[in-house]
Order: sequence, then C-alpha cells, then structure tokens
Amino acid sequence: MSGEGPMGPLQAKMLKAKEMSDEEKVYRYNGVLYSTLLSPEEHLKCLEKMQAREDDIMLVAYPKCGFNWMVGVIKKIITAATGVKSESKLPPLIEFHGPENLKNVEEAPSPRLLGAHLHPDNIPASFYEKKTKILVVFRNPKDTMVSFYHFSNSNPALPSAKSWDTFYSQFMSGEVPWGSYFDHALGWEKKMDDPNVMVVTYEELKQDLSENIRRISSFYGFSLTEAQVQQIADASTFKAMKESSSSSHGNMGNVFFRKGEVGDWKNHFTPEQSQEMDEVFNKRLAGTKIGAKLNYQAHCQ
Ligand SMILES: Nc1ncnc2c1ncn2[C@@H]1O[C@H](COP(=O)(O)OS(=O)(=O)O)[C@@H](OP(=O)(O)O)[C@H]1O
Repeated sequence: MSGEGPMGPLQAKMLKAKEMSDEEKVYRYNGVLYSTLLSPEEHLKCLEKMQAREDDIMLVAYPKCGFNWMVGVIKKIITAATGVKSESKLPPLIEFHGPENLKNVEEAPSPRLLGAHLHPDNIPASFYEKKTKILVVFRNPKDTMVSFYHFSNSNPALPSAKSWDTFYSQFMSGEVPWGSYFDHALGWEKKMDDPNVMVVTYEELKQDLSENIRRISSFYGFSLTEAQVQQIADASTFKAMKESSSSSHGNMGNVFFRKGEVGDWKNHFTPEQSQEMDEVFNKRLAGTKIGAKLNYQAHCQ
C-alpha cells in the first residue's frame, strides 16, 4: 500500500472505511483477499488488459516490505537522471487505479513509475511480454508480519488485526490482504534468473543504501554521479523520509513510516511462534534462491 498527499481520493476512501465492518473491508478474488475499497474487483479485472511499456519503471513488493521507501528513492533517481520531477501524489499501485485512472496512466508520458503489491502471476502479462524492468523488494517474513500487524491496526481501509496472536495465524495461513507471503516468494523464485527482474531486500537496503541506489539506477538504465547517489541516500534514510512524510503521505505519514528497523520481530514473536515460522520457512523456502537472498538465518534466527 502507499500514500498520497492531503485531501486526495485515497483519504476519502479512508473516511468511508470508518463506516465499514472488518468483514466488508476485504473480499476474495481468485482465492486471494484484497481490500474492497482500494482494489475492488473491477480494478483487478481491468488490469488484465493493461498495456505495459518497455520503458516503464515497475516496482513490486509484498505489503510492508519497503515499497514506499523505494518509491521515494526511485522518484529521486528519475529526477536526478532526467531533470523531470514527478508531481504525482497518487500511489503508483496499478491495482488501486481502476478504469478511469488507468486511462490517465495509458496516456501518461514515459517513463511511467508503476507499482504493485500483487503476486507475480497476477501482474498484467504485458509487463513480462514487453520485458519491462521490474524491481522486487522483499523483507524477512518476521519483520514483514510485525509491520503488517501494526499497519492493519492503523489503516482504516484494512480489517483491524485484533490481537497479535490472531494476526499471526492469519499471516501464516495467507489470510491477509494480497495473500500469502510464502506464495509471493515462491512466485518470484521462478523469476530469479530473469534479467528483467531484480530482487533487493529491505535488509540489504538498510545495510548499504548507496550501493543499492547505484545498482537500482543502472538496472533501470539511469546513470547518476556519485554526488547524486549520496544526495539520494541522505534524503532516503528512515529519519529523513519520516520527517518529510506529512508532505509525501499526508496524515498517514506516521503510519507508513513507523519504526524502520530490522529485528523488531523479537519484540512480538513468542518462542513458539518464532519456531513455527522457522519450520514453515524451511519447509517452503529452504534451498531456493529467494530463500538464500532473504538471508533468513542472519535476520530471523
Ligand atoms: N527510509 C526507510 N528506511 C527504512 N525503513 C523504511 C523506510 N521507509 C519506510 N520504511 C519502512 O517500510 C515499512 C513499510 O513498508 P511498505 O512501504 O512496503 O508498506 S506498504 O505495504 O506499501 O503499506 C515500514 O516498516 P516498519 O517500520 O517495520 O513498520 C516502514 O517504516
């Protein structure tokens, strides 16, 4: 999910959400839960025909893996490399668009910054046909769950998480908006050798943002000076982005930029929950390339 400036249409939806029950806030499409308000069925249906371009700048992340962080970074990369400043306050998530907005997207000049929280199999086929460059941000599952838990309790558009234990069970069984973390990871596993897909983890970004800004820029075909890389890194720390979040994300700023750390799971998981997650991770992702990329042992054990 992403944010926008004050008084936008997304905020109108947030107001509407306050009158809805938790049950009404999600619905199922092809077996996966989605937000009724943000990604209704007509949005997902019209995506099937969406036409990608070769020079689109596509960013995909399972919820709470660092999407807004990368939107901020990529916007700055585009501005530094092309001199064009994006004025759009709308989150670039294609599943939020709907038929009307999608028309504007179709007419928008290149390069278009687009994003999704969707499973790779549900991204419109033309992104793969056109060989659009897709950056995928992933994050260790324990911190992703913690971030999702807090988000569910502070974003009126999503059902409230109720207790930590309830949310834990829902996350583990994939009964959360946008579906199962593990299914998403396994979906990307199939594309790990695709030269048009680049996976970066939240933890790698935390460890060396400048180096990853260099890698991301060159993946998208932009060339930055070292001074530009440093400027973008300085403006994209958690502290810097949180400080400017009221202008970038309106009154949801503090919700999108919560804590920004690796390892907050240690403050939430019981030893039993932690062990169960270790077992599920092992069962589903041990021996995979995406599993190795997530560096589970270092960040979750
Ligand atoms: N600059 C920077 N540095 C480090 N961490 C950052 C940064 N910006 C956002 N974040 C953290 O990313 C988490 C939100 O992820 P998403 O933006 O993907 O959420 S969303 O699904 O799009 O709503 C959320 O993580 P938690 O703090 O753990 O909840 C944000 O705080």
